[in-house]
Amino acid sequence: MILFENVTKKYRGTAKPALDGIDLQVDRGEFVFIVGASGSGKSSCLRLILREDQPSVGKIHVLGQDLSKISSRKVPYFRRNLGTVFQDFRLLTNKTVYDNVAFSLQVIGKSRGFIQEAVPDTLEMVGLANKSKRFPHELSGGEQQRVAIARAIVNKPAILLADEPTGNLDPATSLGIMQLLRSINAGGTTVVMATHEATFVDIMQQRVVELSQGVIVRDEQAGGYGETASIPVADLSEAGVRVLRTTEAVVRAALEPEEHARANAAATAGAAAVEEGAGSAAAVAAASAEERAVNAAAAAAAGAAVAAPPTAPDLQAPEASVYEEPRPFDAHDADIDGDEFDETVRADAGPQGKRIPGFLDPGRPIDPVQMSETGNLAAHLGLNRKTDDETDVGPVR
Ligand SMILES: Nc1ncnc2c1ncn2[C@@H]1O[C@H](COP(=O)(O)OP(=O)(O)OP(=O)(O)O)[C@@H](O)[C@H]1O
Repeated sequence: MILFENVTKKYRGTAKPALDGIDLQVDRGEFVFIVGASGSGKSSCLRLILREDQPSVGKIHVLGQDLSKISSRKVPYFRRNLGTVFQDFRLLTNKTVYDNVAFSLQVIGKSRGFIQEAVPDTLEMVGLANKSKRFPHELSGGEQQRVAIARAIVNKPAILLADEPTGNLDPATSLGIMQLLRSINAGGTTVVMATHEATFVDIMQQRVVELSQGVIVRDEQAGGYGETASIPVADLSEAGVRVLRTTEAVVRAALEPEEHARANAAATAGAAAVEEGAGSAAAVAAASAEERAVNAAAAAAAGAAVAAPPTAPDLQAPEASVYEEPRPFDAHDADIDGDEFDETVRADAGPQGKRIPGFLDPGRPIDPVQMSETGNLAAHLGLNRKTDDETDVGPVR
């Protein structure tokens, strides 16, 4: 689907190549993170795939086409197969949400009927159905990025290229965007994403391609963020880069909600049974708790409101963290001070960025794939909540 053969990219006036002898193959349906320190060549890589630039040496094939053979006139046609999302959203500021998404279909000559069907469907999927008449400056950063994602996927591209799509967003909002990208990938779109979001890369366990000074130093299936993540943040900020580490337990709970709910429910049942002191009752309770978790997941997928299963106050989040002890989720969490809970929240996210969003509630199982099929994804992710603006940061407020 994407093939780099011995690709070198040297920009005019520079001594060292930005990319140096890259061989890379990405297959259909993959989710690939491209990681690496600032200046390692991630964006250059994406620009070459998009045919915004040409390699100095080597060949690139995308969707079976040799990019060196595509004439400048044909490049826009080639790009119809690719969706792109950037850190700075790049929305048309004088157009509404609906028109931003519709515009990308109008310019490629889609019929009015097609547009009238595709745009609302896509806005529904990204959770912005109720904001279609807003202008970009009336949206939060996370909402603007979701418009950008809607615009990128409305024509059902084979490949979605994302260059630091969460770079301007606070951790809670980034999580919603990551879930959305994951569900898009689960729908069959190949996703290639350049990022510095260490926690998401570690937890999502997708393929990781690490660049260092223009060379691939690691290409790992189900990899983590790697050594780059351990560069001290002070050094990175000098280089204009931030490594982000949202608390792992929080991200895990959101990305693996069904397992989380299952473990939580089973533990709840176990605790209840112990209290009752009835051995055989424990098995029954565990079974019914299991059922409850499964039913809750099914109800969530069907778009129904799900009541949180009761949780014992001293239950632990099920995943052990390699970075820090996972701490319990309970009713107290809704009001917990972010200082206690998520010490790695980005410093410039402000106090609101430290609040735990409702969609991380472990009692609300999330299956983004099923939800994207049944609609109402945003409601489940808590992304269309009224207070969404409060948790987002972005260049346009
Ligand atoms: N248009 C350009 N002209 C000259 N040099 C460039 C150009 N674009 C990128 N470079 C250089 O190429 C190298 C790779 O840059 P690139 O933007 O691909 O890195 P990156 O890994 O995406 O960095 P970041 O994480 O900071 O976005 C850097 O040394 C950069 O200065």
